[in-house]
Amino acid sequence: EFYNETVAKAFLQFYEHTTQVVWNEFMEATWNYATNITKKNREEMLHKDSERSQHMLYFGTRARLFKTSRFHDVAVKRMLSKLQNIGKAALPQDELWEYNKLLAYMETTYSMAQVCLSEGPCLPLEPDLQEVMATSRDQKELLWAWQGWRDAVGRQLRITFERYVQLSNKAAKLNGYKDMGALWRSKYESDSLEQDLEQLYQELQPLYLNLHAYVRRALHRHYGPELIDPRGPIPAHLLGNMWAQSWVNILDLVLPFPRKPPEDITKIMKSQHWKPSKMFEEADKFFTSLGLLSAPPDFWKKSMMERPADGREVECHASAWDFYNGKDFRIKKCTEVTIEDLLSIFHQMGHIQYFLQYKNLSVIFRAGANPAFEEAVGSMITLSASSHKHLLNRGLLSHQRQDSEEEVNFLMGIALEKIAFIPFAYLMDLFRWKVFDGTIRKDAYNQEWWNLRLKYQGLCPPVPRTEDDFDPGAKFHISASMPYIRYFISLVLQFQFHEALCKASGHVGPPHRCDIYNSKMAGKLLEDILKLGSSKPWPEVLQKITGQTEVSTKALMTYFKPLLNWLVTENVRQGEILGWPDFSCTFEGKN
Ligand SMILES: CC(=O)N[C@@H](CC(=O)O)C(=O)NC[C@H](CC1(C(=O)N[C@@H](Cc2ccc(O)cc2)C(=O)O)CCCC1)C(=O)O
Ligand SMILES: [Zn+2]
Repeated sequence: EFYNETVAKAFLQFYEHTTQVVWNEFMEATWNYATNITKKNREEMLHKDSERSQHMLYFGTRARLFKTSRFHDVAVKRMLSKLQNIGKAALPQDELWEYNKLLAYMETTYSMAQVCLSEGPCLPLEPDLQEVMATSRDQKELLWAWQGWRDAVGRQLRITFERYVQLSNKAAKLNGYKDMGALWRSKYESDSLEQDLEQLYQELQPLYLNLHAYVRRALHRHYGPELIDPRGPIPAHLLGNMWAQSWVNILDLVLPFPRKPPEDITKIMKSQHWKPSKMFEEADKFFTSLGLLSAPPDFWKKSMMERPADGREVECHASAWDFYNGKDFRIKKCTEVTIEDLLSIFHQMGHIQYFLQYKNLSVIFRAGANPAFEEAVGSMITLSASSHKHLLNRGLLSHQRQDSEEEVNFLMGIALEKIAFIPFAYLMDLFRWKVFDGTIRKDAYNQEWWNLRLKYQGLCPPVPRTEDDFDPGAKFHISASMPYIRYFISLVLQFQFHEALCKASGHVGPPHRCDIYNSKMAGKLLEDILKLGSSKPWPEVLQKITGQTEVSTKALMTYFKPLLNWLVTENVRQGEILGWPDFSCTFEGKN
């Protein structure tokens, strides 16, 4: 009866029924652990995970038995093929148990790590160490936080990570993939993914090289020639962020027109007594202004919007959760009242909106058209939310007009978030794909990591690194085994979406002045694709929203054109060298 489509449909119905309960209990147990890290909650989570895995194994192996080539219903064929991908559930019981324990160990080590001052308190990453990296202009203090974090996290994970790689690859092979990198890439349903990504990266290189050269000059002015070589890589602890993935916190050092500094929105939020709950309401209002759905009662009742004051150990890295019962959706975030956190809440609420829009689909289709779509929705809304027009309209800015110099300052702020991020978002999985496929051997993890950081980001470690270090592990997504290429693709996609929705909203003029707030037309366009979840191949979904079937950097380049013009002129005027021909990382005179 494995040729019989009716039997297949009954099989899928049975799957649908049993899955919601199993997945809901699994999410509940994982949430309980992430918001209250105790041994008991860890055991409960591991138990629920193995139940979920058994369920996936049962249905995944049976889904393989159906001969779908002659089936008529495309959705049935798509569901059966997705069901066959069971990831780590393919591992033998004992190895799955080991794998889940090491995943929990890596993520918990990251979440609980602190860096202790010689006398007195120990500082966690959020908000304390992030605060130091964002605000300190003393390179010794920056080095203390940068090195301390890597000693506290990366070094602890090195051995575990090696075993994680082995078991990940074994699981991937049991799913029919050559390694875990191949399994991760399969989510994009493309046999030219790596070439396409390299092409996107090449197109964006000129933007990054001009920004890098300009920022290097500004840091050279501030920190002096003994720290900054104007023809060399930039030391990684000076960019305002623990991983140098976003440079927005050093805007004050690099402002093109320093006599026209932007208003301090964080200060304005604090003076207006913003609270975390108000920040979530503000983001929710944006979505309802588009005619989209508001977060349901469970969201407001069950989310964790602040670090708990009762001393509980929690995982502070922000995340959005679907509890697969059509009514329970939450965000976990240790929110601080800052503009950076407000914008990241817009991003998170983008995930919630996707969950809400596809909640009536089969549970197999409750995901983004591809993982980059999930990331691009919230980031696209953030482009409108961070526009001068929107912030002025919401009372977070008071200067009515923005002259052309202030506009360049504004675009620099957005570029320090988005353009600086390009090479980091690209190399994160270039590294892991090479680790999974064996190109990067375990006795060279750290050296190879820094080779990529130099090649793509033009960064150097501020102090010498050895193979006792494991610097990639100091980044959440690597300790949490969360793929990252989705963010690189989302960087390009979010500008394509922004352009399409701005057009639908009737916006005329430069894209950086567009704010789709209140546009029901833009909302309708967005709703129609969110509702599809992962039920259709993503090029079809992309075409529905933008009219194109290809990811294209055109919209991003158009958005930053005024800034690129200014940067090129400025770099030529300064006689800047693009890139880092002096590629060696020097360390003398640092300590
Ligand atoms: C249950 C679960 O895991 N759910 C998933 C969502 C899902 O899969 O449904 C989820 O919530 N993932 C967490 C992650 C959180 C953040 C993040 O990690 N961002 C990246 C990259 C980046 C950088 C700049 C930027 O502007 C936007 C993104 C980083 O900070 O490096 C931190 C705040 C922002 C987004 C996220 O929301 O993507
Ligand atoms: Zn996200």
